[in-house]
Amino acid sequence: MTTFTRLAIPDVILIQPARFGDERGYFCETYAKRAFDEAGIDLVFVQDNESLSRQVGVVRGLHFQTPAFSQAKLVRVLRGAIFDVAVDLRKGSPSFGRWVAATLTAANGEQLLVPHGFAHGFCTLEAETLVAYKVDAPYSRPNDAGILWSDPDLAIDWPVAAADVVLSDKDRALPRLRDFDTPFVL
Ligand SMILES: Cc1cn([C@H]2C[C@H](O)[C@@H](COP(=O)(O)OP(=O)(O)O[C@H]3O[C@@H](C)C(=O)[C@@H](O)[C@H]3O)O2)c(=O)[nH]c1=O
Repeated sequence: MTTFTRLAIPDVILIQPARFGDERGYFCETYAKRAFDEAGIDLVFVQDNESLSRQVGVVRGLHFQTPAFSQAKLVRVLRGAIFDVAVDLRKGSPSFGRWVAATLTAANGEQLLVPHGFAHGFCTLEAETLVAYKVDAPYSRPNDAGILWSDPDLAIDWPVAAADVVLSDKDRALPRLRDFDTPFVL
């Protein structure tokens, strides 16, 4: 039995698939369309992604693709742990500019569903962290966009000191939300 828990921004859902443990280890359906259908989540995933982050404090984000290649993402951790964040970018949303987060670990097996209209990012809490996620639209380089991870207007409570964060050059140069005309509308 998979449990679906809505977070403080209710379109963001924390998902806990059942693990069937025995002396060998465990078995888990990490994604089952039937469970999503029963939960009323109508998404068709078309691409699986994986990223390895070598150090603690690697921040990737805050990323999204603009329409018509907007993506919902189903995120989980295969090894290590992350602080996983979703930021509401939908104009007209009561939670516009607000964020929610979950700590996803290989041990807890929890997953975060980041819906359309949200930016996504994470910070690694362990070295050699392996993250996997499904997306419901293909990668489109021209639609690749992002907001600065440390935007003070977002005030994300990252669990790592800014001085210790490891970022890509691309992510370091991302704009703040107030300087970005978000294409998403609720
Ligand atoms: C995301 C992506 C990247 N790439 C390429 C582009 C680039 O050369 C290389 C690395 O891309 P990035 O630096 O954007 O990778 P990364 O910073 O890991 O980007 C990812 O961050 C997390 C937080 C997300 O939510 C993802 O959707 C994605 O944006 O991989 C693909 O070929 N397909 C893809 O779907």
